[in-house]
Amino acid sequence: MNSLHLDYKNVDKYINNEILKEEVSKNKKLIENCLKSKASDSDSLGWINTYHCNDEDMLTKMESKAKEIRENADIFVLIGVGGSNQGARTVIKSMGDSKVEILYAGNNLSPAYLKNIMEKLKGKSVYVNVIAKNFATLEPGITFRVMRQYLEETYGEKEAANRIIATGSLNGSSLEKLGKMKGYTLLPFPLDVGGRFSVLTPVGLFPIAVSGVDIRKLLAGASEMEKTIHTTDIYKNDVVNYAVIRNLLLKKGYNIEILGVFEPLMEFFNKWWVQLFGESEGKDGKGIYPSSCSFSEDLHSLGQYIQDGQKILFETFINIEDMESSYPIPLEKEDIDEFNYLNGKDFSFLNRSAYEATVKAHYEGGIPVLTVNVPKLTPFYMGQLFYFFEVACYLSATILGVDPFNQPGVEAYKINMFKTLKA
Ligand SMILES: O=P(O)(O)OC[C@H]1O[C@H](O)[C@H](O)[C@@H](O)[C@@H]1O
Repeated sequence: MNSLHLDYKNVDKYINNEILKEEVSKNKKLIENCLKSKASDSDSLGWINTYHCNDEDMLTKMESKAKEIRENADIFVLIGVGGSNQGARTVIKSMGDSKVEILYAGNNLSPAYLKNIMEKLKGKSVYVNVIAKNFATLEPGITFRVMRQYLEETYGEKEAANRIIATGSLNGSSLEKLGKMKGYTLLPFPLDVGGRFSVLTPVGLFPIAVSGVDIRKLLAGASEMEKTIHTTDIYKNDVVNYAVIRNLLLKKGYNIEILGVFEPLMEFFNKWWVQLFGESEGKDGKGIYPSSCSFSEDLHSLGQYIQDGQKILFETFINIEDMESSYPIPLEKEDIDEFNYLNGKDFSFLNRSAYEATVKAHYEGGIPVLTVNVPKLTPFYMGQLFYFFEVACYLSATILGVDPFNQPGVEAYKINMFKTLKA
């Protein structure tokens, strides 16, 4: 099949087609309302119509600045945390090497980490993209202070301003004020899009463009997924079935979902997905705990628990059907290492065998297993994946009965921390 698709045959021990259909019927109105929603329906749905992201002037502006950076920079520093860096980092890390070295800053408060980054900048041509919806977030805010002082000292105020791109809320935020005062390139962080839903807006698109990935292909994939979701019968709709199945599993006591990948290039996708579902659903004492594994490595650690521990978790695998990469196993005449049974085979075959063996073992061991099949690891299919999970999350949280778009829980530690910091 030439599109992302869900396989749920391995939940049949727990949820059969009848139960699934019944549950979709029960939530039909709710689901239809969600699927019908438009960006203008709320101040958090700006991401739902992909044509919003396809603004030609904005795309051209971003592509041209990104080209300048690719031509002039040795290092591009992306300052941001949570929804402000996860989407871009996912695509950049999964699509292979960028010509410009990309460093991630402002996503922690470690002095050792920052020192290491600052050391790397010495003698290099540096550009910085600071991204913050709410410029009050401590990690990116204070890291940007360090970084802009460094750029101003190194290049002088005017050239530093040319090397700084600020992506923020253009509603009088302090980042916007700073940008206007200093003359930075300003990109909008759409007011009606929360960080974890922002990858297909300038928040994610600009740094992705800097890495050389074609952002138009990413958007084309998302638009295609949007079309598919809107033209598929509700009972045969993968995004609906995924959202409904995970809520049914939760009711049956499967409180944890593990997103499993068999491709290390996708490890940052896991992180993006964890934030999306964690902040959207984990509230009011409800929600599936989203976790993730990178296999085959984690088969040698968490694999034990998944197979044999408490039956409280289910898995969703991202299966890249054709990784378009291979590495043949070298032949050896003498079988001293005792691996000659693999002579003539390829690493892609090993990885696939490990994946299939894992799905079988976990399924037979009592773990409900879902699979999202993705034809290839390309920008187009990444766009499909992002949009699929964003809509799935919106639907799933709505069925669960929580507000997908707030995150009141993250404030508690901040209150304590600011008490200490401001004392
Ligand atoms: O873009 P910012 O306003 O800096 O927010 C960055 C992140 O920090 C917050 O604490 C929220 O929990 C996240 O949802 C958000 O993505």
